[in-house]
Amino acid sequence: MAAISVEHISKQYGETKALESVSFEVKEAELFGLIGPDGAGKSTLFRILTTLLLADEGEAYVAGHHVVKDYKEIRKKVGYMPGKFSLYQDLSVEENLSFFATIFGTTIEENYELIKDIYVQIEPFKKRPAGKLSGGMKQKLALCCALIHKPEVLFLDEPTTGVDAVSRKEFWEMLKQLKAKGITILVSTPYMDEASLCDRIALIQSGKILTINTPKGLMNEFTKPLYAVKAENTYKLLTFLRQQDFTDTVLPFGEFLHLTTEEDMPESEIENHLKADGFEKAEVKRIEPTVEDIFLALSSETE
Ligand SMILES: Nc1ncnc2c1ncn2[C@@H]1O[C@H](COP(=O)(O)OP(=O)(O)OP(=O)(O)O)[C@@H](O)[C@H]1O
Repeated sequence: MAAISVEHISKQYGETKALESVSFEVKEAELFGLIGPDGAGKSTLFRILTTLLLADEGEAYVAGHHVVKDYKEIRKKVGYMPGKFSLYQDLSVEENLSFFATIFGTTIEENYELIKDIYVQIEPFKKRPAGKLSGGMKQKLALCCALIHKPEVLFLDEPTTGVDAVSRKEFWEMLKQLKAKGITILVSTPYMDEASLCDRIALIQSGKILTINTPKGLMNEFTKPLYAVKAENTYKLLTFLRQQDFTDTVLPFGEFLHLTTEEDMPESEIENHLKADGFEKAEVKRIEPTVEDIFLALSSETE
């Protein structure tokens, strides 16, 4: 049995189609990532799966229960860490945790084993109000609160947004350990680099799933030769490359342009071509695609 099953879920707010016939399954103890930019529909999907919002169309099941008919069962079995507002800012670390334990009819002691590794990191600050914690510590406390009733399925909506790089890395380590304890995790993120840390991922944009794959499988979806190109004037280079017959796509990536070509070409051939056209300092390097390259390629295909 799948731990989460989503079947053609659609949701519209006025004219905005937040989700359009979204379907996927998450296996038991799988770490499944939902990756997409702001406004892609991730939070809407989380609210539907945690029984806080009704879909317009489609069915969904969590831990074997229907999200509408069996919503009470689901609420006992899931942990939810929403993107914002999951902690009481004026309550201390300890009080927040006791509060969440109490509303689920349990105690911190009863399930301490599950949160221990995470809680010891914030325990020195247990008397501090949650509002006065750093981003990374707030995130750890919110995770402890979402875990305190020993959920079967954990929903984490953008848990690493606005958190420093070290805390982000630690957070993913914690998720790996929770998965090893048999907890199914659906996690959303706008950070493409976090895709490689999941067992499988769904790329989502404008309410539609672009693809579902393992991180490795996703890389194999990108078959065109890809190059990072740099020259003195990036804008001029972009305009120039867009006009060339060998160009398939060209997109800005920081200080580089990412170029895909129809045919495999040696780096030197492209470089010489650019130099002959006045880009004296042109540099061309064949590169492996990132998740962002795949995302952009897939989203331009569906536009
Ligand atoms: N209550 C609402 N009323 C109207 N429109 C909404 C509402 N909630 C979300 N939307 C719109 O639905 C779309 C999907 O929003 P959603 O919050 O699910 O996306 P998201 O991927 O979680 O992005 P974000 O990180 O910005 O929350 C967006 O265009 C958003 O503006």
